[in-house]
Amino acid sequence: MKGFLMEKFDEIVIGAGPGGVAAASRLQSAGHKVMIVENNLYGGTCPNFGCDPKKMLYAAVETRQRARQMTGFGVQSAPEINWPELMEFKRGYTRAIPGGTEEGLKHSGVKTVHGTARFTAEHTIMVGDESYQATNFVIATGHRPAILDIPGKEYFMTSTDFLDLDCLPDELIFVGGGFVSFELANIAHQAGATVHLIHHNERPLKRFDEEEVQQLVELMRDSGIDVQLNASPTEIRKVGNQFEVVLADGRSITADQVYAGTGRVANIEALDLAKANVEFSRRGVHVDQYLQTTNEHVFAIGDVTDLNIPKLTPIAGYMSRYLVAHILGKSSVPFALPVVPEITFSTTELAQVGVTTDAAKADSKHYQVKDLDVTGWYSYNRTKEQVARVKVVIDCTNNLVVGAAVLSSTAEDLINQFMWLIDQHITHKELLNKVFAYPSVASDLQYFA
Ligand SMILES: Cc1cc2nc3c(=O)[nH]c(=O)nc-3n(C[C@H](O)[C@H](O)[C@H](O)COP(=O)(O)OP(=O)(O)OC[C@H]3O[C@@H](n4cnc5c(N)ncnc54)[C@H](O)[C@@H]3O)c2cc1C
Ligand SMILES: NC(=O)c1ccc[n+]([C@@H]2O[C@H](COP(=O)([O-])OP(=O)(O)OC[C@H]3O[C@@H](n4cnc5c(N)ncnc54)[C@H](O)[C@@H]3O)[C@@H](O)[C@H]2O)c1
Repeated sequence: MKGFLMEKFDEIVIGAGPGGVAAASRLQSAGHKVMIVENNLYGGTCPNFGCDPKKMLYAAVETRQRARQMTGFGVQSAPEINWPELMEFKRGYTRAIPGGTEEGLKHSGVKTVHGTARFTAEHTIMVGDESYQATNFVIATGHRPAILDIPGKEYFMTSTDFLDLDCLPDELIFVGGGFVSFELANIAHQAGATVHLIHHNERPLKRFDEEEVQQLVELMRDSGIDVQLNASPTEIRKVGNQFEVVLADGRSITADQVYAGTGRVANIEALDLAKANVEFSRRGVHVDQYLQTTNEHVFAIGDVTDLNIPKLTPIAGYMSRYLVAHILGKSSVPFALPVVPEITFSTTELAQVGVTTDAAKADSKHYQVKDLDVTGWYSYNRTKEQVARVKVVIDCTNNLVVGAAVLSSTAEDLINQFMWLIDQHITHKELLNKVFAYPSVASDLQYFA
């Protein structure tokens, strides 16, 4: 052990995903001596095997979906997706991420280390056989896919495998009706595979508006995806080169690959948190309202915390900005999230922000929900959208928009427009006093509010 020559830092950040990288860079810019440790790819989940590569593949899917809608309206036919070429396009982006991210950190003066960090004492970690000391630690180790504990679980593949497949198999099964399955099932289907999505109860995508989820499920089924609700897998069997998923009701489905889409779990086991007196649970690292753990010199941000908030890239970034201000003594207020939009990129896009429609319905004295089928509106007729639905939640006490749920291929734009409206408490009168580029998705906002 080289413990006697132990290098000392102001902060050591563990995990170089969106949360950790942002925290390390900002602390370094403030003049601190900072080290970051990563045991896999610099950049973490989002740019290497999460949001960004998923949306690179989705780019081809969007093109195909839009062309299918417009077929017969000036477009001759929808293009086929060439999977190996699309994968090469994605790899052209992802290949540069780990090196570029690490170079950026090094360039700004952050010491970068490769390996798995584990605590050996309150102020000390080891990576391999090297020890490092710091005044403060930031745990930003993220999540990994959860694997259902059923016989044959070793046959499960994950979103990470899917996003780097050399060849798309003929037939796939996605288990679990959450973000991952709804997004990847659609990509696989549009790229030509036969796809089954099985979910164990009647309420997939439970963070989103129930009626709009039902409509999305119908749209997926109409497009040819086999979505099965109330279907619980009990076992996976290998049958020749294929895999048979046995369901609780005795039925089974056979395919070339089976993917786990049943949530993600915190990367905490390797950290030996007890050595640093940091408490944790199944849900992740326990943090208080200042993102501080049970050790006052250890903080946690991003997916790995046990906070009941959406686990998303912009939130990891937001937490890192909050924490750096807190560590630098520039802020003493408790951590609080602003209005957060959430979105699923599937057969169409499903998004929501602010007060949910379910919460609004449960408090009908306080909230009104406007439910608008906008398929016939100019913006959606122009592109021959099959389904376009917008729900707007209004606070009856002041007539302000406080929530929205959108089901349409424009949801990614529209939901961010609603986010501004809600965050800035913009009144209908104020909105009417603005001029939007027309015709556009944003210019419709004046009609919704
Ligand atoms: C398929 C998929 C699609 C997604 N799509 C979206 C999307 O469209 N929009 C969105 O906002 N979010 C999306 N997400 C979620 C998003 O990727 C995460 O919320 C985000 O990456 C969290 O950032 P983080 O920094 O907390 O953790 P991560 O990005 O997971 O980074 C943590 C890093 O810590 C490293 N690490 C773990 N343990 C150790 C250790 N002991 N020592 C050293 N290093 C360690 C890991 O290797 C990893 O690189 C998606 C996720 C997946 C899986
Ligand atoms: N567009 C995005 O923002 C995006 C995309 C992908 C992933 N993500 C992030 O990654 C996380 C993980 O995504 P995910 O889809 O794996 O998890 P998830 O939590 O979104 O969904 C998991 C689903 O699996 C179901 N499930 C649980 N046990 C099951 C069982 N035994 N059989 C069948 N279904 C079962 C759950 O009811 C749930 O609907 C998300 O919560 C999100 O934080 C975000």
